[in-house]
Amino acid sequence: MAEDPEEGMLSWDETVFRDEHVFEIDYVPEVFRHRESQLQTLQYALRPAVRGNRPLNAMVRGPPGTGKTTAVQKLFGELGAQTGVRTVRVNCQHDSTRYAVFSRIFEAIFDYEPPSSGISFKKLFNQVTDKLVEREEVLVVALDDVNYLFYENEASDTLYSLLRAHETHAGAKVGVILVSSDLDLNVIEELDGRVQSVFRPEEAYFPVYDRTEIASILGDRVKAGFRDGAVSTELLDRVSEFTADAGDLRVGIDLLRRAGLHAEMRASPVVEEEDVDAVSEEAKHLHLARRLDGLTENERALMEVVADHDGERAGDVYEVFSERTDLGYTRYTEIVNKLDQLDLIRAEYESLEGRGRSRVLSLEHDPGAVRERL
Ligand SMILES: Nc1ncnc2c1ncn2[C@@H]1O[C@H](COP(=O)(O)OP(=O)(O)OP(=O)(O)O)[C@@H](O)[C@H]1O
Repeated sequence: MAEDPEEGMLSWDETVFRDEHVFEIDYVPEVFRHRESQLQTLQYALRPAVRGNRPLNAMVRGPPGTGKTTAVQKLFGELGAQTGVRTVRVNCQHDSTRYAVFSRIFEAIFDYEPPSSGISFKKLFNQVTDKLVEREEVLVVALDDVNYLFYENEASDTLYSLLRAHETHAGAKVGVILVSSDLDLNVIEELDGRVQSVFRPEEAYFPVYDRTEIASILGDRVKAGFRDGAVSTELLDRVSEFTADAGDLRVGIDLLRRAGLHAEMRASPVVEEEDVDAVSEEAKHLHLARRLDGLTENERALMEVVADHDGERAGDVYEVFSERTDLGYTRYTEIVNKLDQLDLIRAEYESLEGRGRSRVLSLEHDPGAVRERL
């Protein structure tokens, strides 16, 4: 008897997923394992807010994909349910100036954006703080990816305004949680003395998950996201190993989703090793893609120029860059430093024959992989 070629295949409305949303970036997992001590530290810092007092400030550090944002989202979810506490999480990769941070806070408090005609920072600040005092609300602000405020030289001013709000507005109660994934950045040391003197945070460190922890977390995700039997234990082990090598849980979650989509494309009701292999290259470059995504037009332009002039002197690269953007050398150097801090490029002094010492710019990633994602 001839085999039915369609047997075991998926029709259009069939899927390997039970709930694909489980693999999206904005999904907050129901079960949040292996972070008990970190959550405790943060709860301790925030507890005074529930009683209507100013909370302690906190500092959350750890490599990418270790659950820092999720911890804040979980706690804010609980705190936000309490009357009298206003929580705001600002993604500093997108809002990387003091003005932008306060615009987000304004929006959270008033439920609409500040006037687009633009008002002065002072007005914005006064409206926010007046409202807090009037409503007797405690404000807790999480500056997520705060490293971006440092790259833009905005960190000290932003923190100064937040931490000293009560000096200009008696009764204002503001607490701050800083979240940084740049372990090379010494946050406290980089702040101005005037901010350091008022910023003594509780610290919570988020280390990378080991392989067993990764397997248990991804196991939860598979259960919630895939249909029964679509992902075998062996396949999950393989994905966990790959994720542990990358050190970032996000890579594993992304890999599961892509592999699921790939299985569907083959019309297979089961995700197989070949699906994982086919998509692992893309998942590996997840970090790179995320970092490139957050760059401004000029920063992208410089990435393109460095990709074309990999390993050349900073002065020579500037010649090409300035033709494309009209930016001056000072701004150029600032962008070079930011891309260097983001580990997108390396800017190192080298002795060049007959030319003394000079900075040389090279890409941290494969130029082809960079160009594809710009
Ligand atoms: N313990 C955990 N249990 C379940 N899911 C987790 C856990 N930790 C992290 N995740 C998931 O891993 C992904 C990355 O987590 P998260 O965004 O919280 O990391 P992060 O440390 O803030 O990363 P980054 O520094 O890059 O912003 C998210 O999809 C999150 O849901």
